[in-house]
Amino acid sequence: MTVPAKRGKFITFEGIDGAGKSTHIAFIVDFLQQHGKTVVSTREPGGTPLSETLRELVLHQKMHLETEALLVFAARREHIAQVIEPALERGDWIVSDRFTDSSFAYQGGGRGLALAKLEALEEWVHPALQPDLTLLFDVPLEVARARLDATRELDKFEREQADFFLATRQGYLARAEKFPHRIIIIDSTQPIAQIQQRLTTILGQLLN
Ligand SMILES: Nc1ncnc2c1ncn2[C@@H]1O[C@H](COP(=O)(O)OP(=O)(O)O)[C@@H](O)[C@H]1O
Ligand SMILES: Cc1cn([C@H]2C[C@H](O)[C@@H](COP(=O)(O)OP(=O)(O)O)O2)c(=O)[nH]c1=O
Repeated sequence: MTVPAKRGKFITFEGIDGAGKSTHIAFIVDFLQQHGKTVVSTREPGGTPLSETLRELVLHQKMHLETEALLVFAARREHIAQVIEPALERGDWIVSDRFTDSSFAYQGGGRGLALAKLEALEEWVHPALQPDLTLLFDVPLEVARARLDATRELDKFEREQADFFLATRQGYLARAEKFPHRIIIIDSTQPIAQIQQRLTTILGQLLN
């Protein structure tokens, strides 16, 4: 008889655009692999062919706010079924660049969609699944903007105005206040090396 694998852990990265989360993902994946974990690195919206197609629509087309919310959750439903749940059941660890906290921050905080609607979608799409750990990379808006302008071509969200991102950041901080047991706020104005040192301490605790 085969013994079922110990369920893997689910880690999510969050923050406003330009906060610095992508910078740390490869580092974390590498750290976990060095500690013997099989890691699946993925992202939202996206992570499956269908969800990546939905991502293209969400990031580049204008649409009604509720359509946007429904599409990110549709992409998520597919992602959970095809990638996240199977990996966790195999005992693999998932590192996801964004998850449902992004919907609360962007569609809820930034765009102003009623949180009750997002809660209903969350309850529908993943009633029993939450990340084991969420790293929220937090920076003042000006810092994020300066970092973004220095790097890349901007998508639909990244071209939003300051008040959108102020509300998005507030949306994240409200989520962190509500779920302090899983969301850790990382001060992303610190130097990268210092942040990585903190990340290894936090991840070390999850490994034990
Ligand atoms: N702690 C930091 N200090 C200085 N620059 C940073 C820091 N973190 C990230 N950056 C830089 O900011 C830019 C945006 O970072 P990125 O990780 O792509 O942000 P995000 O994925 O959150 O949008 C990159 O050029 C990156 O090198
Ligand atoms: C997962 C998710 C993302 N988003 C937005 C936030 C980001 O601006 C965008 C995804 O971009 P992002 O993950 O920041 O990718 P990149 O670093 O390549 O720009 O999608 C939502 O609005 N709602 C969601 O539920």
